[in-house]
Amino acid sequence: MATRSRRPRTEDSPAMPRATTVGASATGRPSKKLKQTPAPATVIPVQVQAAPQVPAALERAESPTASRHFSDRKFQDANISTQSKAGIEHEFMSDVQAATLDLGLAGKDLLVQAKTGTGKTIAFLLPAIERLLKVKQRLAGISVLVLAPTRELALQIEEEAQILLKHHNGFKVGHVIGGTN
Ligand SMILES: Nc1ncnc2c1ncn2[C@@H]1O[C@H](COP(=O)(O)OP(=O)(O)OP(=O)(O)O)[C@@H](O)[C@H]1O
Repeated sequence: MATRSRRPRTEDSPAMPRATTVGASATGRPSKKLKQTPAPATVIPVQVQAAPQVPAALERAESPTASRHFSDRKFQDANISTQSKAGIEHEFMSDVQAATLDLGLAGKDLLVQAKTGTGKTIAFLLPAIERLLKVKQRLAGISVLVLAPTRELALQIEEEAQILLKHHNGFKVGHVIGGTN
């Protein structure tokens, strides 16, 4: 599915979302205009945009005076497992994490775009892990597949997943990359 950006592309705002992209919901409903949520003056620009068919869409408005990545939401207060909380090495969620966590935990399909280094990896890994915990009869094999456009990014995501899963039992993380011996 094609993605459309509502903002002009900048150097650190690539045209295509990277490993954060998850497919669109097949609700069949017509697209809705994104809601504008006023952003505090202290956040950096973060754009969270739902795919056209996803009814629950959310966008953080761009703030020209923005300088921080962090929200005032703490991971410890989030509705996530104690094992995940124990693995997370950060106190406050970044803006993109705070904006997407509840939607991800609710099982919404999200198409998210945010600047590099804003914490998108945890934003998509954490809800995936939490949802896996709710599966009663887990099948053998791959439960979550993350596609990344570069080897480096794939390895970084693997590392982040291992940290998040440090206190969980029964999960293994691995990577598959091409072009190496
Ligand atoms: N809530 C947080 N508080 C502090 N640091 C964080 C938080 N979330 C992630 N980080 C750290 O910020 C760095 C960048 O995070 P991450 O790689 O997830 O960004 P990204 O948006 O996925 O970047 P890219 O677009 O380059 O993949 C990592 O070192 C990560 O551990």
